[in-house]
This record gives sequence, structure tokens and C-alpha cells, in this order.
Amino acid sequence: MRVLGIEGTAWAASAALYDSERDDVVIQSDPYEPESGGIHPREAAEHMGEAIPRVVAAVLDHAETTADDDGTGPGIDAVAFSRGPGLGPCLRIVGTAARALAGALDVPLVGVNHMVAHLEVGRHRSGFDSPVCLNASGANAHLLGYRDGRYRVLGETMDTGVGNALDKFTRHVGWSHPGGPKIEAAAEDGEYVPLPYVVKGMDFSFSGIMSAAKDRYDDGHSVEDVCFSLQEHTFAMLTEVAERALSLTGTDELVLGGGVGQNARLREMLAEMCAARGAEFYAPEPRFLRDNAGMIAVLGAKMYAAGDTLPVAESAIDPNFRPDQVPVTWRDGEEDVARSLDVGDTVRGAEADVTLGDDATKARVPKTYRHSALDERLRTERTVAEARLLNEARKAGVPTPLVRDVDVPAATLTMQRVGDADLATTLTPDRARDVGRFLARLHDAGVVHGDPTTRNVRVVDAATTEGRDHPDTFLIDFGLGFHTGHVEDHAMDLHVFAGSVEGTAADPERIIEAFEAGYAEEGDEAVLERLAEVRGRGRYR
Ligand SMILES: C[C@@H](O)[C@H](NC(=O)OP(=O)(O)OC[C@H]1O[C@@H](n2cnc3c(N)ncnc32)[C@H](O)[C@@H]1O)C(=O)O
Ligand SMILES: Nc1ncnc2c1ncn2[C@@H]1O[C@H](COP(=O)(O)OP(=O)(O)OP(=O)(O)O)[C@@H](O)[C@H]1O
Ligand SMILES: [Fe+2]
Repeated sequence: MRVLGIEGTAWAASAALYDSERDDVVIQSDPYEPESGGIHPREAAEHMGEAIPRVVAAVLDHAETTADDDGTGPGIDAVAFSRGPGLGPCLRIVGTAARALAGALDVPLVGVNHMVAHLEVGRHRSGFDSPVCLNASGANAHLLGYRDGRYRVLGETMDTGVGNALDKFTRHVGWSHPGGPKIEAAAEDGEYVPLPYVVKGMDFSFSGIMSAAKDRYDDGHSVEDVCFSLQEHTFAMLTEVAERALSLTGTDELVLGGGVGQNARLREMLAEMCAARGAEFYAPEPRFLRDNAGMIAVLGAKMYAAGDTLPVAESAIDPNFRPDQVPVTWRDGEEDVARSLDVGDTVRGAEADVTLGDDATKARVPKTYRHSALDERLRTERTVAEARLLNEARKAGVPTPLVRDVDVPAATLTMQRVGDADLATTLTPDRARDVGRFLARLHDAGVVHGDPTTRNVRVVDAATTEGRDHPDTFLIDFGLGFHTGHVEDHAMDLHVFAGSVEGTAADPERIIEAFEAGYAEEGDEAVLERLAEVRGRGRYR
């Protein structure tokens, strides 16, 4: 099968031919390079208007010279194009070109989600079955995992994409677009300066760190130092959430997608994290990481083979096309991301090793992928916060393990062992309701948990609870918790829990409904309203 792909969501006017029999991908790209500032949508669209016909013509030429010699033309079975997400004016040009070409060749049209293509090209080239995917691109940053016919967004940026965040800093210092590669080069000569670090469950935010970076530069820190530190912080955040996603889903395969994936330091951190937890890591070669039509053609071929084509009348573009809107027709009937939860006396979380005896001893082991100063800061801060907030939560009426001992220099906490299993393995609406009620109490006391996933709730086996009035649901792992009265922060806690349910549970709607009902019993209605808003925001942009 041979599929011609067209890409042009923002800066890369690109066409490609994917030949599935030979597993060969030929890509022709023509980048838009703004003379000053960032990407201007109108200029970018003008570029697409000129460059798309050129790259398509070049790929058609190639197709003709490599077609079977039976005189039937270029031997193309389908035309695939990026439907979104991306800049509307650019997408419209790509859509028009794709429709015209499919008509001229008299072949079906395939509408591809650009972010799913960033994922699928990695899955295709790695041969992995069901990896978690980290998309680190310009306008996006998120983690995807397959469950029940969709790619679920396990975590994502709460503001800008990672590349756009980096590009904003380089604009501030007067460098031309794109800034990512320049940051990578300058970082070679830089040293560590502390910056904010914001991870909430598997979501994360770049806005605070970017304004701090600009301030450091304006205050006289060398640009090399700020570039170095920007990489160390933003990439450690991405690596940490990727590790959380592997831990939550029980997956041992990670693939990388997106233009920022070309950065060697990011790849190094991800590879080191995966090696330390016995997971496999795959990053496609750079031509498949940055925006390119090769990935569109590769996914287009899978979709075409599954009969997933578009009538022209339904082929409108979608600038806000989210990856979880796509029915994954080409993996029909496949298993969800593998889940092999730990059993035994030592449990490996995403952050810590927990030894279970009469007590539970939680050691935040150093993470060698991150800069040692950052690593020490995070392990210390989180150990101290966890010990303090476990006690505060208990006082607020939330069942938590009793803290027996804290060793801050060793980042180790000894606490009561609670529950028989993680909620993730025994998720019921009743238990989700308990979690809702407990989070409401916690918030009422001015504390957020910070990472209330189904792996951070312990439950007592139903058989042992009958006739007892002890609590049978406990919250653990308060390391990302903090004090706050902000409705937005409280809503984020609920969002993290709902996200962890959606990423892993078979019947998420029923569970989330019970969870929200539990919260409504004891909590502030305004927080639930904000949750609906946060979820409606979808991608935060
Ligand atoms: C929707 C679509 O248009 C968008 N595409 C996109 O953002 O282009 P992409 O090629 O995936 O990524 C471009 C970004 O990747 C960054 N980048 C490129 N090389 C880099 C490097 N060596 N280090 C860090 N960032 C790099 C650039 O600075 C730029 O922000 C997306 O995927 O979000
Ligand atoms: N007090 C406890 N009693 C019983 N089991 C516990 C206790 N604390 C932790 N565990 C077990 O250890 C696992 C990891 O603990 P915890 O979540 O605190 O570590 P973590 O590394 O921060 O994990 P993650 O970041 O993946 O949520 C828990 O999911 C749970 O199974
Ligand atoms: Fe992209």
C-alpha cells in the first residue's frame, strides 16, 4: 500500500510517500521561518499556499518514478492530511490541497489527528505494542495512553506547549524563531540556577518557570545559565510525569514524539528514567519528531487499511482537534495499556521505593536523570511536606497513615501501613465517593493533596471490613500537597483524580459521578463548578 501524506499545521509545509510493503518513508519539507517574532498565522498560511504545491509535486514525481511499471500513474492508494490541531488558516490550505489531490487521483481521503500521528510514528518505528507516549512539541505537551478504543490524555500542560514556552524565552532575549535549538546550544556552557518546578499529578505548568527565567536573565544571570536551567527544569518535569504515567498504568514502554524531542538532553533524561525502572524507551529519528508528513502518511495508511476514510463532505478541518476525540479504528480489539501492579514487600512508586513490613518505609531515592541540586531540593521539600500534611489531613478527619519517623537528609518517611490494596486495583463507586468526601474535608482545611490518583488511595479488602467501624479508605502520598484556599487549586485536585480514573478504569463515568457526589456531600459547590470549567477547557492553551 502507498499513501501520500500532507502536513501543514503550523510551520512545516510537508508531503511524504509511505510505502508499507517496503516500510519506506520519503519526506519533502519546506519550513516557514518568520523573519522576526514567533509564528504569524497569516504569514504561515501564505507560506503553506506557496510551499504545499511544491512539496506535493516533488513527492508525486518520486511516486511516479517508483511506481510499478504498468503505466497506471503514481500508484497511490490514499491521500492523508493533518486535520488538526493547528492554525486554522494553515489547516484550511492543507485540507483544500488534500481534497483536490484525492479527487484528481481518484483515491480516498484520510483525515489524521496531528498529535496522534506524533505518537503512532513512534509506535510504528519502535514495534512497541502499547506504549505510553510523551508528546513534547511546540504547541502541545501531553501524555497519551491507550484504553478502550481511545488515546486517553493522562496528563498535559495547564498553559502553553513546551516548545512555545522555550520559544517565548528566546524571543525575550532577542533570538530568532525557533528558539529550542538555540537553547540547547547555549545550555552547553551553562550552570544551574534554581527556577520554579510545577507538577500536579500528571499535569504541569510552564508559565511560572518562564516568567522566572525572564526575570533571572533581566537580573543579570548569563543567558547560558538560564538556558541550561530551563532545560533542566522543564525536561525534568516532563520526565517525572512520564514516569508517573508509566507507574499509574503499569506500562513498561515509552515513546517520544514532537519537535522538542529532538533535544538530546530531553532524550537522555527519558532514557535514564526508563533504564532505572526497567522500561524500554524509544525516540524516533529527528525527521519523524519535528512536524513532518511522514507521520501523517504512516498513520494514514493504518487508518486506510481499517476503512477509516473521509467523505469529502465530512472532511472539515478542526484547529482544536484533541487526540482523545479520535476513535482508534486501526487498533480495534486490542488490549489496553498493560497493567501489572506490584505485589510483594517492596513497591516501586514513581518517586519512591516503599518497603512494607509492620510499617511502611518510603524512601525517595535520588533520580539520576535530574540535576543533583534540583533532585535534592525536590526530595527534601516533598518529604517534609508529606510528613506535615499527613498529620494535618488526619486532624481534618481524613484517614491517613500515622507518621512514625522522618529522616529528612535521607528523604525517608516511616509510617503506619494501611489498607490491603491500591484503589486502582479495586475501584468501586462507593470507594470513589469516600475519596470525594475526604478531598472535600482536606480542602475545607485549606490543603490540597496535589496527586490524588487511584494509586494514592489505599483500601481495605471488603472481606475484612464487615462489621467494623474502622475507616477502610485512606489517602497516602502527600508529597505534592500544599496549603491553598484557591478554588482553582482545589478543582485541580478533583481533575487529577478524574484523570487517573479515565486513564485506567473500565467504567469511568459511574466512578467519577460517585466521586463528585461524595465531594458535593461535604465540599464547596464552587469547586465542582470550577472542575466542570477546567475539564471543559480541555487543552488549556
Ligand atoms: C499542532 C502542531 O502544529 C504543533 N507542531 C509543532 O509544534 O511543531 P514541532 O515540530 O512538533 O515542534 C516545534 C518546536 O520544537 C522546538 N525544538 C526544535 N528543536 C529543538 C531542540 N533541539 N530543543 C528544544 N526544542 C526544540 C522548537 O523550538 C519549536 O517550539 C504541535 O505538534 O504541537
Ligand atoms: N502507608 C502505606 N501503607 C500501605 N501501602 C503503602 C503505604 N505507603 C505507600 N504504600 C504503597 O506504596 C505505593 C507507592 O507509594 P507512594 O504513592 O507513596 O509512592 P510514590 O513513589 O510517590 O508513588 P507515585 O508517585 O507513583 O504515586 C503505593 O501505591 C502503595 O501501594
Ligand atoms: Fe507537531
